[in-house]
Amino acid sequence: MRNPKTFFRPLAVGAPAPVREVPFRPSRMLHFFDPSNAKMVAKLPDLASKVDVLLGNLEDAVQAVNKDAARAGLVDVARTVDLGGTQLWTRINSLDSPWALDDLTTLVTEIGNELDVIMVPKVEGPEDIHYVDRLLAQLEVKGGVRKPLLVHAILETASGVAQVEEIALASPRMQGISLGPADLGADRRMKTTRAGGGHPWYLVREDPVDSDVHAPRATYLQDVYHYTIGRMVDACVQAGIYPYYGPFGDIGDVVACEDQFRNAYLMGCVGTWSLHPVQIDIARRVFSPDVSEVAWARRVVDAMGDGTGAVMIDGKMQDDASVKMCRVTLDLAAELAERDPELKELYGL
Ligand SMILES: CC(C)(COP(=O)(O)OP(=O)(O)OC[C@H]1O[C@@H](n2cnc3c(N)ncnc32)[C@H](O)[C@@H]1OP(=O)(O)O)[C@@H](O)C(=O)NCCC(=O)NCCSC(=O)C[C@](C)(O)C(=O)O
Ligand SMILES: [Mg+2]
Repeated sequence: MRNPKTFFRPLAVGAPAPVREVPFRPSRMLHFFDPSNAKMVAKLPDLASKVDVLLGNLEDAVQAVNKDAARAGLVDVARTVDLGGTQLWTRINSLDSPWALDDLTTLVTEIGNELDVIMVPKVEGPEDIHYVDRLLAQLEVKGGVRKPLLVHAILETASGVAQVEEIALASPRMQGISLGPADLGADRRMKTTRAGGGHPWYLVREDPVDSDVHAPRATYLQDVYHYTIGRMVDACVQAGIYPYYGPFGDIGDVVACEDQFRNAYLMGCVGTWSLHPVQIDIARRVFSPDVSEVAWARRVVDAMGDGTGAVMIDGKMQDDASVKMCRVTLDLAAELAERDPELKELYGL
């Protein structure tokens, strides 16, 4: 564990000073694209105006023969495509792969000033973040990078989940953590073949009437990743960084995708991944506070004056804690309205 007294010291002479607070920037959807796929790249100028983050994916879903092309393609995108104010992130290959070192070396030295966040997959523990942390500092010096690159971990190993709190606190570069349900499922030997979402067999059943266990009975679906998401949210919040859902692989099931995203939003996640253009609007809708919630939150805050005491509004008790909850919604609405003029108008800001 790093000494708290030197935690914010750059890890290489001449590297930019690490941030003391990770700024909140709207990142409702991290939109994945394969930089070696010309069709996807051609859509980026248009997508840039619709998403908060474009993420050039170099890892899984990019064929092994295309790894070099994807890396070179991302350099090209960063240099030539006008993304406006949209953030550019990348997901590098896993640290045990033959490509990770070249990914980091090339990206940081060539486009380190254009990249915002580097997502590291299959993080096993804080030691993986420490390795990336030092290497990034060295590469930032070499590449003349002016602002420190931030790091985002994917929670997709049992070891990573068991050490999620240490991962979240491993470096001032830590920006956030996403759930990686497919690799996590495989690593844990869970018996599901779905990339994210629920499972129809993971359920509880109501008690039988008159001991007739074979009569039809209501069943209630549970979420196989609920525990992991809850733990990830707490780990992130205690570290001052941001939790995200992850992929929803059933692209055609836009309804279940919306449910899954909303559960994550309600549990505290600030965004999710979009793997296909059809998921972009779902993420925007879900991770932007509902207009009626914003109006209600404003009513409560207005009625509570200095924020202390208790009042009754529409039969519901409000006190100091409810004001805090309402402020979470109002603060998020204000932060998103800065980026999204449509929301600004809807929220009346
Ligand atoms: C699923 C796929 C193959 C369907 O791709 P498709 O071409 O078959 O679909 P389509 O419906 O026919 O596509 C319609 C149009 O949209 C385009 N398109 C389609 N997707 C995108 C995109 N993302 N960005 C920009 N454009 C896109 C596509 O090129 C096409 O363009 P066209 O109309 O001109 O022909 C495709 O959407 C895709 O490759 N998406 C990204 C997949 C990906 O990145 N997966 C990795 C993240 S999940 C993960 O890694 C797991 C995790 C966390 O690690 C763990 O749980 O362990
Ligand atoms: Mg994975």
